[in-house]
Amino acid sequence: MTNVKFESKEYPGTFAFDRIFDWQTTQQQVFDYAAGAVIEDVMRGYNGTIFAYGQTGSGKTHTMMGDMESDEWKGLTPRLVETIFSTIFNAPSNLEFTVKVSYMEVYMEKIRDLLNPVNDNLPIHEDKKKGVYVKGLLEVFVGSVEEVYDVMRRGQGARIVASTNMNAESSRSHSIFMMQISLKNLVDGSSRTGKLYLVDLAGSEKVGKTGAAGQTLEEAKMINRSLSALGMVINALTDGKSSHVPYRDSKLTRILQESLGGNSRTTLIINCSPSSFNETETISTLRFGMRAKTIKNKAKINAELSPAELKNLLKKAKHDISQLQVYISSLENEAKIWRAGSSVPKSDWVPALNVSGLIGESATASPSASNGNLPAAASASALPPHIKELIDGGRSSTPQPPISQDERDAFLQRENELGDQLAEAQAALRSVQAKVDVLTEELNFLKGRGGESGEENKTLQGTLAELRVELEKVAFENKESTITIESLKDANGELLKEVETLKKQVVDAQASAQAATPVEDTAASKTSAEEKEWRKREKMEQMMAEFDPSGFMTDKEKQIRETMIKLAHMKENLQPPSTPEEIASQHVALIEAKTQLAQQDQTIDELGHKINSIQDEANTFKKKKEEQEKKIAALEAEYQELLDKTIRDEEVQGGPQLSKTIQDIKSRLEAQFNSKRETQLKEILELKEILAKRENELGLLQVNFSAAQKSNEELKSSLSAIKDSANPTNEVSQKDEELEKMRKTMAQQLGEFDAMKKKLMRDLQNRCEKVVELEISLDETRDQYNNILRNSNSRAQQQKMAFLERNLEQLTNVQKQLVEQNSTLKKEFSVAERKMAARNERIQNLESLLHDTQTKLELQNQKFEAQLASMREKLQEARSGNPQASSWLYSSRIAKPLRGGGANPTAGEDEDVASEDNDAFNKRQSWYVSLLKK
Ligand SMILES: Nc1ncnc2c1ncn2[C@@H]1O[C@H](COP(=O)(O)OP(=O)(O)OP(=O)(O)O)[C@@H](O)[C@H]1O
Repeated sequence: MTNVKFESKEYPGTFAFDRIFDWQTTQQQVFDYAAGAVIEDVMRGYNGTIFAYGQTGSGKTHTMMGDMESDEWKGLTPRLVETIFSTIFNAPSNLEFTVKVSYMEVYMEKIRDLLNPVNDNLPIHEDKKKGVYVKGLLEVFVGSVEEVYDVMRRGQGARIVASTNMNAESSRSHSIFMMQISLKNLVDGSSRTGKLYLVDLAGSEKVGKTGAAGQTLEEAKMINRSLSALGMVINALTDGKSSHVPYRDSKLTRILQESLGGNSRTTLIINCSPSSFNETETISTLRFGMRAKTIKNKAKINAELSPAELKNLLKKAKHDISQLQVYISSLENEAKIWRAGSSVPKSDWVPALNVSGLIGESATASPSASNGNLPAAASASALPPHIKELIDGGRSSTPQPPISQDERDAFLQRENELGDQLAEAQAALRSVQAKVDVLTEELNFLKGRGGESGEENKTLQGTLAELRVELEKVAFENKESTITIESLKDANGELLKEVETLKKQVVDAQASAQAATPVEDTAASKTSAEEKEWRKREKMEQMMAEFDPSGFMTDKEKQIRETMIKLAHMKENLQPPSTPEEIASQHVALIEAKTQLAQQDQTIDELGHKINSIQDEANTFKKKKEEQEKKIAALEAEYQELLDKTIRDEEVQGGPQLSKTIQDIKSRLEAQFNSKRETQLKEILELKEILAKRENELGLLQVNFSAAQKSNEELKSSLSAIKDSANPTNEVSQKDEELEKMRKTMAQQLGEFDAMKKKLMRDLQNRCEKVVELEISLDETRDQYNNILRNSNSRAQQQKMAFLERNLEQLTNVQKQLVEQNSTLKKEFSVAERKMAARNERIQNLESLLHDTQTKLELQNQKFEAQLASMREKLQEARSGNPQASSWLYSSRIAKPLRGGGANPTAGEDEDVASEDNDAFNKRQSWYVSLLKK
């Protein structure tokens, strides 16, 4: 099957290839078709390439490498290795082989040696002898399939793979496994070298499908970029127009330069996904394959001529030269004739030399070579460049600029040098970058720590500054307070002195006053309030004793009540006297009633007197009150006058501040005085009202009294009437009625009188109280007045003293306040000091902690530096190929020549390498070891 039909809307067409493998194809079948011819070519000295191209996850690695451990699933590379070795072992015994392998990957546009991954940025060189090659790539000599497998395993272990949505183990790089098979004909000394490149390209991928992100996304971008560079190279090689092929656009195309349109037999395997999901990618892959298929390579055998061949070539060249010399001399002769102005007939002209035939004969090198027979190849330096090129293997893959060969060589050399420098610079850059990374990390860590400690430090500094300010403030305030206290102490001292003086004066004045007025009574020792209370109580008792209702008032009442009862009895017993005894008893009762009436009259008279006396008393009180009011007014005027005078004096003496204080005091005194005055006026008004009320009541009482007198008169007249008509029986009922009437009137009057009496008693008590209070206040005022009169001589002095005392009191208060403030400040200061001490301690602790941390960090840093240095040393050792460090790398560089004929490798086997002849038993004799033996 060579065609694949594509039934899609996008590309409903057919793609034709050399061979199409369906999904059922085995690894062996692929190998049989794709690798058989390649092995043959490589063994004959051609360069061969097999590379797999396709979408990610389409099976490139499966095809190229497969499962090495499984006979069924192992891919092309293991099968190729096995076949190459079996070919070697089956080759004629006169052929000696050496096999070198190298394994590299192009990752992120850097060539990484998979067998020595330390070398991860190797430069690409090109020279006329070796062609394009990777400089510094480790080439391992191998002598068996197993050794190659070991190498492959080692390389695969170092490959960079990652998991994507499309492939669990997606190759993130292009891997190139290279086998160089050199064979030497031990008979004629000729040799050939075939290079086999097995390339597993990284998969082209759509980022959206693979879900690549971060590093994988960067890798994907690089992979796609190098694959598009590959596409560009293939386009340039196949469009027939491009004069320039952009091999240098990517590392991949540069490495595969020989394989793409150069000296290589190349097989391209296109891997496609069978899923319609990947239709677009499959079409693009197939198109790539179609284009690549049209590339025409110019494969040449990489051969070195044997001495015999060289001898023949020399002989031939000499012959050619002599022919040419003859030809030249005949041309010179003809030219001489022409120069002399003569002419040479056309028939005598020197015939044209068949140069191409001459050269073609000497330079043709047949690419078809059978086993053991190397083709002849021209290699004389005298030959034209294109012949030399053919002999060298023809680097046709490198674009040939219109420059001379020397210039080209110089250019390549320069390019190589620059490539080396670039690689070195990149390596240096990377090491610097790594260092920078480490240092950045360290810096970040330190910055973090620094930031933290900086923050802490800032906070501490802030606190410290605050505390300093606080301390300064406290110290300042304390200083200020001390100063104020000192000044106050001074002022206080002065005031105390003044007070002392004044006290003395007061004592003197009091002594003189006491001498003038003796002590009035024992109550003087009591406080004024107590004394006042006591006096009030005493006066009240005295006054109320006169109006005690438990006295005669009760007796009179009793009498009235008894009369009432008797009257009631009289009513009951008011029967017309039937016997002379009854008439006599009625007469007695009438006499008694008469007596009682007389007594009642007396009582009423007494009450009238009492009322009069109360009225008189009230009048007296009224008068007294008026007098008192007058006195108070006079005292007020006098007091005002005195006060004004004193204030004026003080103002003159004390200045504005004093006048202010005096004004204050004055206003306060005025306020006090006004309020007192108002209260007194109120009281007076109240008293007036009460008095008016009492007068009204008294009027009423007098009306009632007169009514009572009138009824008494009536009672008397009715009594006399009763006396006059004591005998007639028919008048009993009339008398009875009159008696009843009288009794009712009396009871009513008695009730009224009772209520009035109670009311009067209450009023009397209130009035007494008021009177007592007024008396007391009058006494006090009198005392004050007397005092004022007594002390009128030293009033100004007293006023001043009082003023000074007040001032002193105020100053004492201020001093007290200041002392309190001072003590508070002292307390605050001591607290602040304690706080400061505590904070200082904390700062010291933190500083020491910081110091410790810094020391620790320095130690850690030193430790880290030492570790880094030792690691660098180790790395340097590994790079410089320290045999102890990399024994495998060292041993792998020893050539392991193989000889055809099925024998084992002979490296290091002294007894086997002794003989130089072509003995059949010594087919594996190493020419290298033989040379050493010589
Ligand atoms: N023909 C096949 N038969 C069986 N398994 C296969 C076949 N082709 C691919 N696979 C399996 O598919 C998976 C992906 O294949 P593989 O890794 O070879 O893809 P790839 O093209 O190399 O991908 P990438 O470009 O991402 O590296 C692997 O597990 C592989 O074994």
